[in-house]
Amino acid sequence: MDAIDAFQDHYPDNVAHCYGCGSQNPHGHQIKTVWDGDETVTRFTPEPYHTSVPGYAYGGLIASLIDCHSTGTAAAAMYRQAGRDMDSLPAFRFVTGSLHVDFLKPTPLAGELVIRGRVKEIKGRKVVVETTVSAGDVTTARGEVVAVQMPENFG
Ligand SMILES: CCCCCCCCCCCCCC(=O)SCCNC(=O)CCNC(=O)[C@H](O)C(C)(C)COP(=O)(O)OP(=O)(O)OC[C@H]1O[C@@H](n2cnc3c(N)ncnc32)[C@H](O)[C@@H]1OP(=O)(O)O
Repeated sequence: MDAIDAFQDHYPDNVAHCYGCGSQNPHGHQIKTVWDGDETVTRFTPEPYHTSVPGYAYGGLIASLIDCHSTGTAAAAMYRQAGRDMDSLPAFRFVTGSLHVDFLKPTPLAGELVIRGRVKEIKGRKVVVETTVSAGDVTTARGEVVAVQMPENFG
């Protein structure tokens, strides 16, 4: 695949170890998210070991894709609203305050999933993101994430 300039490529190395989105985690999903107009999109192809019921994807995988797609979307939306480049300082880094997932249909383990996000609200340090997961033309899951700007004293 050609190199893409994904949101996650702008996370500094010291916060790039997240299992879902960190480029520095060799065991993780290493998702890559980009703008598509006012929406954001991540493309991810599950592996056979992501199985729940044979032939279908594990719900925890779906939830983690929605989670990290949405926190990345939150960060990118804040930079876009401020008219700032994603490498500029001070950094907007988001963690998950709340993750809600509705599993609408079984998600097949056969090919690429398309994860799409839309910003529902930006208020102060909080961004609410609605995200869907689709296999072909079937939407198999829908999520809502409340992403909150990471406090200085996180932990
Ligand atoms: C993995 C970590 C590395 C980080 C790297 C970063 C870059 C990579 C990204 C990787 C990330 C990958 C993803 C991961 O895996 S991130 C890992 C999983 N998440 C966490 O560990 C987060 C743990 N929680 C906290 O640190 C705090 O509770 C946070 C920071 C979330 C909020 O505590 P804080 O004291 O700072 O916030 P506030 O009270 O001033 O509230 C502010 C606003 O937010 C609203 N709100 C708050 N909580 C909730 C909730 N549960 N539901 C609904 N809304 C909530 C609140 O109502 C208010 O809105 P409003 O009332 O004004 O409208």
